[in-house]
Amino acid sequence: MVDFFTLLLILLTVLVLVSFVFIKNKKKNVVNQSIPVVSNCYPIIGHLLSFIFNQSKFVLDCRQRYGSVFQIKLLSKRMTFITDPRDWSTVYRNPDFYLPADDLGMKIFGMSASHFNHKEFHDEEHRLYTRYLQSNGLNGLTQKFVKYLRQSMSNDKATFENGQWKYSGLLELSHFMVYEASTRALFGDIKPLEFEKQFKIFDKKIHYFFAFLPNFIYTLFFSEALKARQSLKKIFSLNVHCKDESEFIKHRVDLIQAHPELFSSNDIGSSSVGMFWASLGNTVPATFWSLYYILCDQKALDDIQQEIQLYLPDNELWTSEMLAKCSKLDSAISETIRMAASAIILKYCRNQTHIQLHDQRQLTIEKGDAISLYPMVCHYDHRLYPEPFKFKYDRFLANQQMLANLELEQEKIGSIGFLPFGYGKTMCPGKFFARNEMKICTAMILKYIDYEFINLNDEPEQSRYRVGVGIAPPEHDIPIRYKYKSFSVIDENY
Ligand code: HEM
Repeated sequence: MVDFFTLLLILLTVLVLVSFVFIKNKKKNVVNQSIPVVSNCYPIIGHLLSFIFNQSKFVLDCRQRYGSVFQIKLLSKRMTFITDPRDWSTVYRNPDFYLPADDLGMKIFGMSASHFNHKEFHDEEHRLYTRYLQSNGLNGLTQKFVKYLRQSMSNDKATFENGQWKYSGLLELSHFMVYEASTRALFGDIKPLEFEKQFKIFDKKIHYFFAFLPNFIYTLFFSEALKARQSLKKIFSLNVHCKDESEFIKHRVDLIQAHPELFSSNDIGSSSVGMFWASLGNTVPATFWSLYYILCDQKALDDIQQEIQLYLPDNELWTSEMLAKCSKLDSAISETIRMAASAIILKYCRNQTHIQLHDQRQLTIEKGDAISLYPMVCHYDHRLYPEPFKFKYDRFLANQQMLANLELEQEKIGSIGFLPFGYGKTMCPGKFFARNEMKICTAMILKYIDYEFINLNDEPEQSRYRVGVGIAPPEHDIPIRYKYKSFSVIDENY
């Protein structure tokens, strides 16, 4: 209700204040004959209302009416949707399309812009991603996550009377399991519980920051979120290096500090807040959806129970290899992500460029225009995923082969038909860690927690406002009650 009201206020203000932008940009509004333009475009705001209120419905409707490519207008910006996976590699190969990292970093995390176009820095940062968020680096992080999660659970268990149930929500439980353990695994002894409230306030409004609204809107309507972001920035600026931080964070901060010509002291805190949010903002809701789908599916539960008893021992810190052996759990996680992922894969066009689509159509994208690939459309395409609205935990069991063999109208498209984490150079570097976290939380619940859903008929919907950011949380939490079985705390000296 508050969101709706806030939004109305925003839109009224926007209406008045951006009219001058409209007049200024009138000359630039060249209509591209090759791209169908979505109708019902309002003056000045364009399709902003339909887009913000129910993005996925709007995009799916447009696809049905206009085909796989169509254009909308958001304030003064044109955005072309390219929704057929057969056209995506053409986009990724075209150097004229780039991730608007400047706008994202500045708008969402309050960074200054000086370093975004610095290619050498970004190449070095991507080498760190590969070294520390995959292979050995990933294993260390995964084991720390297991260790800290067990500690959090043990502390939580101590607050229960013997045999007593605790009433909670599935989203709340997912947040509890991921937030502290993940933050400690990455950032070390930074005491995440002391700034949990600020994270929640900022995270709750983050989709407005992704909407790239004019700055005064944030100052006017989102002062609480701005204050929370400022407070997080201060905490991360004062705790640049913490005891027991991960190799990944250590080397990333060192790299930033080695470039004072690119990063102000303000940017060090902001960029850590960026990494902090990136590591949690999608992983918490993703964990919610995996728990929701798996715990509600008796066959999945039985099968996954068997393999976690076999491969995940009680008294060891689970490794990536152990988790990889749980192939049914792995498939259930992929299936959850297929159903829940809704990121807009956004690119800007730096020069006017032409692309040829798989059906031989030629598109001209103008300089400054935005394009979006919207993989969610493809994740729900019944030609790729039969019965797409049904959770089939074993759909990805043959995993790599299944993805490698994806076909659309007898044309092999392979794994580009599954794009929840993006693709190519800008692909999410945390995807392996996120998947491990989701598996660990599921396994911990199945092994050590008794749970009951309070209302078995409660079927959650994805939060409409948050769709487009990555993985949206549910519109409302699902009430549950839980209590612990006995479990051991792992050797503190690890
Ligand atoms: C299920 C959980 C997650 C989802 C769905 C997700 C999704 C995404 C998506 C869609 C992108 C943008 C890709 C593009 O534009 O091509 C992205 C980028 C990114 N993600 Fe994730 N992510 C998740 C978890 C994580 C975790 C756990 C971390 C860190 C440990 C992380 C760190 C990042 C970073 C640093 C980027 C920016 C990459 C760059 O510099 O180009 N993510 N993520």
